[in-house]
Amino acid sequence: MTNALTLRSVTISIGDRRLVSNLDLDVEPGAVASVMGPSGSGKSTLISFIGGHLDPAFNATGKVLIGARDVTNLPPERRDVGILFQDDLLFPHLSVGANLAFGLARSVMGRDARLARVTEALVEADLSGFEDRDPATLSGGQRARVTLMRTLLAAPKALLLDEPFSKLDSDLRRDFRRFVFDRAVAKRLPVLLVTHDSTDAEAANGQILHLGRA
Ligand SMILES: Nc1ncnc2c1ncn2[C@@H]1O[C@H](COP(=O)(O)OP(=O)(O)OP(=O)(O)O)[C@@H](O)[C@H]1O
Repeated sequence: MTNALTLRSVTISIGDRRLVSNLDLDVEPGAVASVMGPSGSGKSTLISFIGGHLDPAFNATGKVLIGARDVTNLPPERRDVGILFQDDLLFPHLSVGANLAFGLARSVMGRDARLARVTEALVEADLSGFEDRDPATLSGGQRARVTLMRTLLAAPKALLLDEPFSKLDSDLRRDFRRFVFDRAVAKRLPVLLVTHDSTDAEAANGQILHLGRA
């Protein structure tokens, strides 16, 4: 079953500074909404709020729903939200396959089932046969695809992207962005992308929100 990601009346403040003001948002399955704004405007803070990781220094009100399920008061691990960050690194001491297995949902039981899911993920990432590779031997693009697949193996119901393209140079950035959006469409995931870059937001081809100046 696929679900929309919905925000209702979300307001987030730090001290007397309001970062997000009464935000309503509906992101349909397979759609990518973008959040833009200058450094310090609250983009990562909004992602933390949705994921359930908001620092208690912030004051937040409003609701986060995935489908009809209100996850606002659930701990992060029960929200079924996947987050990809700018600096998402693979564990250097684990093989590519072990890195992927690390992401697997706890519900996937048994060695054979787990291996099968890892193999499928590698096929999806056009990396068949890479199970035993050391992550250090992968190209930047290959590593980026493995980090996304690791996040998706946890079977999230919504995907949050916190500037995951910003450290990649232009060709790689375009290819990885396409790969992420294609996977989200294929899995019917609602996606919220935080970015400084209007090219990323335009490529997402969805609604674009602007947070205010810091
Ligand atoms: N724990 C904290 N305590 C106090 N202020 C904080 C804390 N964390 C972040 N801030 C402030 O909250 C504001 C929003 O930060 P946030 O990281 O969400 O911005 P951002 O838009 O993601 O910026 P960037 O594009 O640089 O990543 C900033 O002004 C930041 O300094």
